[in-house]
Amino acid sequence: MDDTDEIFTEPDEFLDGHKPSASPYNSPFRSTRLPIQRSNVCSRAYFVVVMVFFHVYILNVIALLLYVHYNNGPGDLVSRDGPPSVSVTERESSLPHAAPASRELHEEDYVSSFSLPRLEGIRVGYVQQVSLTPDRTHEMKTLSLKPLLFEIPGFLSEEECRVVVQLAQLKGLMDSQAPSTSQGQEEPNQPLLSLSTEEIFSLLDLNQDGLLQKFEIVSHSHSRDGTWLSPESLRQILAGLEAHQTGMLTLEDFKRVYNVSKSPGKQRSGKILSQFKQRSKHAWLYQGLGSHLVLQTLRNRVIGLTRLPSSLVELSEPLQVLRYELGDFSDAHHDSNPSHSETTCAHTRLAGNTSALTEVSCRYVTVLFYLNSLEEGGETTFPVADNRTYEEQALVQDGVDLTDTQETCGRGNLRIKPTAGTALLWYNHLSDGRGWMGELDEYSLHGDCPVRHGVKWLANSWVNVDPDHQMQARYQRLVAQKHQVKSGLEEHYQPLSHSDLHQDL
Ligand SMILES: O=C(O)CCC(=O)C(=O)O
Ligand SMILES: [Fe+2]
Repeated sequence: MDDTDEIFTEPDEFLDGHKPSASPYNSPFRSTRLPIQRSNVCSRAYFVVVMVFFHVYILNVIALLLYVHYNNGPGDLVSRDGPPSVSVTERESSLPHAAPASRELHEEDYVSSFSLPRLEGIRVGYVQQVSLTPDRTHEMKTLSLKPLLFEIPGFLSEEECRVVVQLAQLKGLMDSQAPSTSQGQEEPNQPLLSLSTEEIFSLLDLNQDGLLQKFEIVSHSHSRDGTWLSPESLRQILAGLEAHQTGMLTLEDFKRVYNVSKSPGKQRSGKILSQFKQRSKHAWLYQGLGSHLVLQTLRNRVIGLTRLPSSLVELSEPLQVLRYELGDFSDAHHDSNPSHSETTCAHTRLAGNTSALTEVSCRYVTVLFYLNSLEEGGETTFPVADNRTYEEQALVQDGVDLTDTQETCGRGNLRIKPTAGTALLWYNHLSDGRGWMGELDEYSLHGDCPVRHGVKWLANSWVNVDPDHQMQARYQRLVAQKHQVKSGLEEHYQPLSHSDLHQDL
């Protein structure tokens, strides 16, 4: 008797109580097969269970590896939701040996499925720890939820502040808006613009069809460069437009609705003055490869802070450094614009056939750095932060215009005193609910109170995003192709000049 017999005949005998007969249905082999089948079922089930566990385990390991890769890899466009405890230690230490930008502009960077992670404010006053530099962690405090606004003290060291100011001085600062007088002095309240009614009509008529539609007026009311109409004037025009059956105004209608000679900005000449005022000087500092290490470091720190894909931040506007002298200020404005069918983002214009469209700034996030501290004045004001509601018309009430920071800075909901090295981060747009940039957040209205003592230095780092997700992808693909062509032709890597990518700012 072999081992098999020994094992399988005995239970059979035990079950049946007799030796098996030789019938074909009860063959000598039957009694030995049945236990074999039972044993097979058990071992197969066991095998299946083990295999299932094994596969689940392998899948978990793969998922974990992918998660780690996409959370730490540079330039990824995968959502990175969660607490912003991103360490940029590696990025900072590897900067001197940074690979060409084309490395970061690889295929993954323009896959169609990007999404934009958004920091969480939790509640006003909430403080979260963020790891941005190798030597310390930073505290990020929520200042408001509408707009979503954070303050990060010590974002820049004193030395970094000094370097940025000096680089701007070296580059040379330009007047931001107001022209200088012949003595090189800017006159307070100097008109920035003087326009006739016909000129205003034509400027408002974005698509130049000889008719004014609501979207055209609303778009002008938001544009920083176009806020030469006071909220009062806008209300007047909108009311006239809404009263019109067609919902549109011809020039003749417009003249009846909007009378320049009675407008608040009227001059003796009967022409309107610019309502938007800003007095400051600025310089643009390129932050890409070949730029000062401090500038590259700051850009990487912005990537770490915002948790946005590095490719987006790298293809955004350069750093804008601003200098406000005694009495200088900036009226309340939005840094970005609402988008509609007639607008196109300035930063992606290369990617589309958009000659007929109006170019606007599309700035998803503003990261503002204070480069010095101020004793008095120069606060950044968010006049309607965390208001229960927002209405453009409510900004001007009882003779108080909340956008006029020269007059009403003290009345705003939130004012932030400039402290050297502190950064502010806020979202100019809401989320579209699908992980991309949505509508302009009206509550992001902000301005600068007049400087009362000394000089104020600050820098703006804007992250440009096109609300048209496909357009952003096309733009990034185009830039990546340009890089490839360049690196193929040239022996040594040459950074793509900023003017190739952005409008002349
Ligand atoms: O000066 C400030 O505090 C704000 C500046 C600002 O809003 C801007 O430059 O866009
Ligand atoms: Fe601004």
